[in-house]
Amino acid sequence: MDPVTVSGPMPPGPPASLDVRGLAYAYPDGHQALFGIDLTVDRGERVALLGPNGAGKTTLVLHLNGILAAGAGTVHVAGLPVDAENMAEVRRRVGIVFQDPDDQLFMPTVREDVAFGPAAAGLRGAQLRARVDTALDRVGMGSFADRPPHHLSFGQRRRVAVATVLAMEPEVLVLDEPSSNLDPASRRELADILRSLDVTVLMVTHDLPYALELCPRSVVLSGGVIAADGRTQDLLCDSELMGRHRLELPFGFDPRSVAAPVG
Ligand SMILES: Nc1ncnc2c1ncn2[C@@H]1O[C@H](COP(=O)(O)OP(=O)(O)OP(=O)(O)O)[C@@H](O)[C@H]1O
Repeated sequence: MDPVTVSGPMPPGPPASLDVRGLAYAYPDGHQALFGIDLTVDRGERVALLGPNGAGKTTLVLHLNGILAAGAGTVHVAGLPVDAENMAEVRRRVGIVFQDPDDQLFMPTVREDVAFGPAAAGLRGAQLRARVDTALDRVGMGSFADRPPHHLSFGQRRRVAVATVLAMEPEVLVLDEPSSNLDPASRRELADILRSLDVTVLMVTHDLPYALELCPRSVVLSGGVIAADGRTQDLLCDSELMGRHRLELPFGFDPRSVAAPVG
């Protein structure tokens, strides 16, 4: 039999996890925080969002799940427009882990905190229990399920905060300063957890070695615009770029000495 020749255009791949086009935003007091941001993050990428204080990183992140509404431009999450009509699904697809885990933990037990989101989305019984157990196991906190969150260490509470978001089975995990206040072992353990997850990761951080360790790609936001977008190692080695945007490596840290992450 003759081989079949397939011709015509290739079918489109899956939509990008995040697609931000021409995003501009001014706060109600008139302060313009973002000026026309274009950013695409593909499925499964781990990207660090770097930049000095006041650059607009948090403002950008708050647009990704509709906490702030774009003044101009568009945001899509896995092809879905971030707008009032799609808000519930957008918030399921984009999970934000805030810097302070206590902003996300408010129930009497770890299990109840992790169950809160999926239960609110309608999950019940064995399905809900399985969802919670899976999320807690993924962050190595399965044995803490019945403990009160406020009796856990800061690092443990941060992991539970990650689990509360994973329990929603998000497409994108956004982390605000995930390494802050962690000791070196907890820092490494969280990095291992984040690397093991099958989600797109966008990590806001001032911890440049952590960005290098975890994220093959970084985006530098400065003054409300994207100043650079490329391989984390290349950006951190560009001392002129780093200096211009007030990004400082720890004393003696050589970004070339670290094996850059892949994938
Ligand atoms: N609620 C607000 N009203 C007015 N201006 C604001 C508000 N929140 C933030 N801004 C301003 O918008 C700009 C961007 O702030 P944003 O918090 O996004 O920066 P950031 O890059 O996250 O900074 P940091 O690294 O310090 O967390 C800053 O100039 C800030 O002062």
